[in-house]
Amino acid sequence: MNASAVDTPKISIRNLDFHYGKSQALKDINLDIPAQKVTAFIGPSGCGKSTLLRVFNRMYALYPGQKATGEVLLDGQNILDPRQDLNRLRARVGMVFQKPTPFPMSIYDNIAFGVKLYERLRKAEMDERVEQALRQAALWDEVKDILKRSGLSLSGGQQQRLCIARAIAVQPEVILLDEPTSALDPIATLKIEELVSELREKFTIIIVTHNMQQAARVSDYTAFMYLGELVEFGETGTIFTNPSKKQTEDYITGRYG
Ligand SMILES: Nc1ncnc2c1ncn2[C@@H]1O[C@H](COP(=O)(O)OP(=O)(O)OP(=O)(O)O)[C@@H](O)[C@H]1O
Repeated sequence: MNASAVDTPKISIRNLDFHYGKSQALKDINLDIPAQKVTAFIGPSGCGKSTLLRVFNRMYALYPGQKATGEVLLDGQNILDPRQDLNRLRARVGMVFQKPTPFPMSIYDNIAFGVKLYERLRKAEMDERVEQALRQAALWDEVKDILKRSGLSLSGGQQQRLCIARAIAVQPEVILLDEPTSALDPIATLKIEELVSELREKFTIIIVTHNMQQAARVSDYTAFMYLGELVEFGETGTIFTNPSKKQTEDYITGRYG
């Protein structure tokens, strides 16, 4: 399967190059990311997975000297266009980081804070939005009686689900997960993986992971990257059982990385 053979791409990447100053981190990436599926980016350390993920909400724009060229089409519209409104983009494309990063405020306010940046809701509507986000993030039952308690008082796994709830509450179309379980124990990891599988019904999900079993468990499609290039992209089952490139095979069988 080639990179453009998926149904209904949510994001289409065309001839994407990325530079940190003079150093090129992504080289001519072409890829279609399907809507309402989970796509995993795998590859050895430094191959450009996080760089690629951070292009999708133009996170890099915060740093001078970092530059993406080419096209990244979100529903057909090029988000690399300098006229792209970054607030609007970040409402459409949410992100969850490696380490849980709750704000130092109550569980309720952690969720309401982001929503208030984009919408004016009445109290009852906000209550409903907070509950809905916490339910979707499989956290509601654990926190419904302690909504006023600090987000920082939760366990690491709960904090990460709070961060996912915070991302969901803004009602994005795409959720970016950058190694979301690498700081968590196996049970908390499993919960996040189950959650990711459920969330694909509503959102397009892109996950960077070092853990190949995780990619195999949670994703529908997998992209294998090496030294800034996209080596192979396809259905996860195919990539893990019958990859077409030797480099992919060497990586998934643990010969390097
Ligand atoms: N802020 C930066 N300034 C300069 N170079 C950077 C910066 N961030 C990343 N790089 C370089 O860009 C390349 C890709 O890095 P990136 O973090 O995207 O890789 P990765 O595949 O996500 O790695 P890891 O799995 O270790 O997180 C690497 O060579 C890295 O050294």
